[in-house]
Amino acid sequence: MNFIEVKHLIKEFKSAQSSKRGIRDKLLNVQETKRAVDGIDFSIQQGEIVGYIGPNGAGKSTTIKILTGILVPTSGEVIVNGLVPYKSRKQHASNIGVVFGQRTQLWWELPVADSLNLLKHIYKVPDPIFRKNLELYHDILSIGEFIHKPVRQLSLGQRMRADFAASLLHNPNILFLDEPTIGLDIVVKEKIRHFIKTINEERGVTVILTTHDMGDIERLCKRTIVIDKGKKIYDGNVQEMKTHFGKRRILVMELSESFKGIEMNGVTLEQEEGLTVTLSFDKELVSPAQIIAEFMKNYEIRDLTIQEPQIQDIVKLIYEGQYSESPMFEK
Ligand SMILES: Nc1ncnc2c1ncn2[C@@H]1O[C@H](COP(=O)(O)OP(=O)(O)OP(=O)(O)O)[C@@H](O)[C@H]1O
Repeated sequence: MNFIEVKHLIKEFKSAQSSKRGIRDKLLNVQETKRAVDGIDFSIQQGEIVGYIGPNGAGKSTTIKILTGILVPTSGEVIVNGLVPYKSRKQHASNIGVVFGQRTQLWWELPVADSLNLLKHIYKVPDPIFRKNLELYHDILSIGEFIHKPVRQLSLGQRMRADFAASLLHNPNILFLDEPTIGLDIVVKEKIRHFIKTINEERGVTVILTTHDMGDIERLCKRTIVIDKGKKIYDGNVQEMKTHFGKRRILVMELSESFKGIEMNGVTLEQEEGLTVTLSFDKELVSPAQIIAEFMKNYEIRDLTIQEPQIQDIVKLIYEGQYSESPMFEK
């Protein structure tokens, strides 16, 4: 049996508040239905780290809320570690840890140490496990630097580190992360990524991560599930995703005069900034030499570089709908 199993998951929200509703609808109390998750299927094995990504409003947080038991699905099946999350909330809560980048689960007025002690009692964490975990948090998250400060006085980076410590205090075997590195500087981001990797490798914790930061995906995930408008559009290996789109290359040229446009098969203008032009091209259709030769008919080229696409460029292509030509992608 799969550790996490999601089958034809649907979540609809009914909203009475809509500026588009006319007087008739308001009088008859007609509600608008928004389908946030639209028939998603996936399964996840124990010990995986899966990136769950998609553009704004795609349905990521809604899925995570269903998996954690906060929301009840409209229809479909969800089983996490043998439990239906919304039916066995209490038992499920002892198996999972949750970190929402935008919210804290700590007590605002209390020092971090007191919050951790309270959680120890709530989750009935035995003393030796509590002490062992605090040591790990000292080592990797450096929580000792601020453990006696009230949560309201912490910087965002310190608060996030405290939230990670709190969410893992009871040794859950699944960790749900919703934008865990949002707004953090690169040093704290790296600390947190290192921590996620450590608890996955050393304790076998399964991690499901939503993020807009492709650095998180590259650093942590072998697999990503991409969703858009409530539907799954890609599920697979991050490396394969790169290879598939690897046939596209980026050509950046600095010209001696302003760019007047170019029409070439397989070539797309991505950006124009002053005299610098960024193009993407399909290397199976056109070679860089052909593009450069075409440009040299009209311009003097002062500088040029050819780049492999970065993962954020690939994800942008997927979000823009340029995924459909491959069988790897679901329509
Ligand atoms: N409680 C709610 N009531 C009504 N509509 C909702 C509710 N929660 C989410 N939605 C709608 O469902 C859709 C999916 O929202 P969701 O928060 O799951 O997206 P997301 O992929 O997490 O987006 P983001 O990256 O912006 O956080 C959006 O159109 C959102 O407005």
